[in-house]
Amino acid sequence: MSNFIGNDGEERRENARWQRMLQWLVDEHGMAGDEVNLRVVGRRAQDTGGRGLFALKSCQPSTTLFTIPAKAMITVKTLSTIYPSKTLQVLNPVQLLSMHMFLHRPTGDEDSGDPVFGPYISTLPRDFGSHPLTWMLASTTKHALHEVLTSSLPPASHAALQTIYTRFWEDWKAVCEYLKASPAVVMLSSKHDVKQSQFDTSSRHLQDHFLWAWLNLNTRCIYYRLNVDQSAQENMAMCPILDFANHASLNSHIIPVMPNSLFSPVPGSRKSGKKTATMGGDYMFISSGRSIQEGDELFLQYGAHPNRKLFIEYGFVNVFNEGNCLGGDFIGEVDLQDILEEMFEKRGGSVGRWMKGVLEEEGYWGDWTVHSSPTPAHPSYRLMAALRLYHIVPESTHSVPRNAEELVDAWRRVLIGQEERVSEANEQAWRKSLLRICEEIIGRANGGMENLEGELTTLKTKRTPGWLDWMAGNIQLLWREELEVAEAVTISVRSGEEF
Ligand SMILES: C[S@@+](CC[C@H](N)C(=O)[O-])C[C@H]1O[C@@H](n2cnc3c(N)ncnc32)[C@H](O)[C@@H]1O
Repeated sequence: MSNFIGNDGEERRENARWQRMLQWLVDEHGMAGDEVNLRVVGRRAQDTGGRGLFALKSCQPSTTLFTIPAKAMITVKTLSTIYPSKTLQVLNPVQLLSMHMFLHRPTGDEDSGDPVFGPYISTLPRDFGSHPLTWMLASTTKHALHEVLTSSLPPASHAALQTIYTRFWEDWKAVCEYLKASPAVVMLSSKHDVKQSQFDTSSRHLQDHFLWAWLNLNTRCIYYRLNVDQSAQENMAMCPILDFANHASLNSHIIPVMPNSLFSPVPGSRKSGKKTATMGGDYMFISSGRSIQEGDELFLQYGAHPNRKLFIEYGFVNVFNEGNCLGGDFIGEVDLQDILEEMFEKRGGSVGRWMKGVLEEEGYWGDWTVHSSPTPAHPSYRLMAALRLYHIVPESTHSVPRNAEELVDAWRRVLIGQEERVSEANEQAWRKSLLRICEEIIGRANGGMENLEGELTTLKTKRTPGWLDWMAGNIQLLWREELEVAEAVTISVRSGEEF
């Protein structure tokens, strides 16, 4: 979904859908919708993405903003009353929730025909044309614009896009197979075209419906505890009203209050004292520790995600002004997976493989980053560990040394804090490597920004979507972040900072 502001007619339709959803929440689910219990409104946001959530009245810190009844949320629990129990064994929670929205995607400007969640599903964004995953799927059909955009991404963002593309396909295949084998479930769909389908995964039309559903889930679901196991996959909900809240990186105005987690005894196990948890329940959202003024946009912090994750998963980035990353005022991060992998690959065969094996064994393979903040700009501990190992033998060494175990032990002693460094020479060598890596990042970031600018000039001779400038600006910012973080780390290394 883009933050390209739609026309007045669109805005009127969106407001009407919001009103119908409120009516449904109050009439069918008993939500308290008076001005004391519902203190927010969803409407167009000028500065952030599409629509946002705004305060209807000023309020004190820690005021209840709204409470969503448990049965008004789309969850594994509420869907379990609609689908055969077998469904929950075949599909994982992401697949199940996406499938439900897929079966009831609104057609054009119409409302969703879902008899259970229709008024809520009708408020979901209709268009995800600006989302990178849409570009990735479309670029397989050689759409010039989409190809240009996906190939203009910094390597780590491109790799992250590949990963969500794979996730999407796995989920799509699972849902397609399940529906092919479950005609009775297909008949629950409120969509004529879906009911007539053969469920071929390569159908562009069906893929488009599923992409819409999957992206809605991916960009809008919230953690909601349904399982005693805090990390269980089913702990998620599509939650009306809350899902209008846009992200802010520093302050969350909205605090989710986990529903009652009452622990009750497992039947027949009183003596053993074994307990089970009754999870779920109405979901309350309160304001944070500062007061809110009427008309303020209320933000939610989606998580402390780096920009590449926000971009690939949610389709936007945290904006910063030129120089903010360099100066440490913005928390910038660069992922160096591709550069480091290449470095280890280029070490003569057996040495590279040996080092990779050691890093994997010790849990230090991958997730190598540099950061602009907190200052001084610095490499992550994992990156320092990998670079120290890289330089445990001179770069000219092409075979695994006889005293390999001894060398790795010296490296391990640094890892566990027994020693500060492997050796002075090792310390000098990895710092020098880091400077070389930063130089490479700076070079390719400058190239990436220039290249995108050139491509856009060519593209703009054709008809382009309204979100293009905004998303191109976001990609430029991803590159600028890489550039400034690398510059800042270079300054730190040159000035002899200890990390
Ligand atoms: C949970 S929804 C928020 C409501 C959404 N803006 C809407 O119109 O329905 C998440 C989506 O909103 C947009 N978004 C959220 N926070 C944003 C921000 N700070 N800047 C730009 N877009 C944002 C992104 O498109 C994201 O995928």
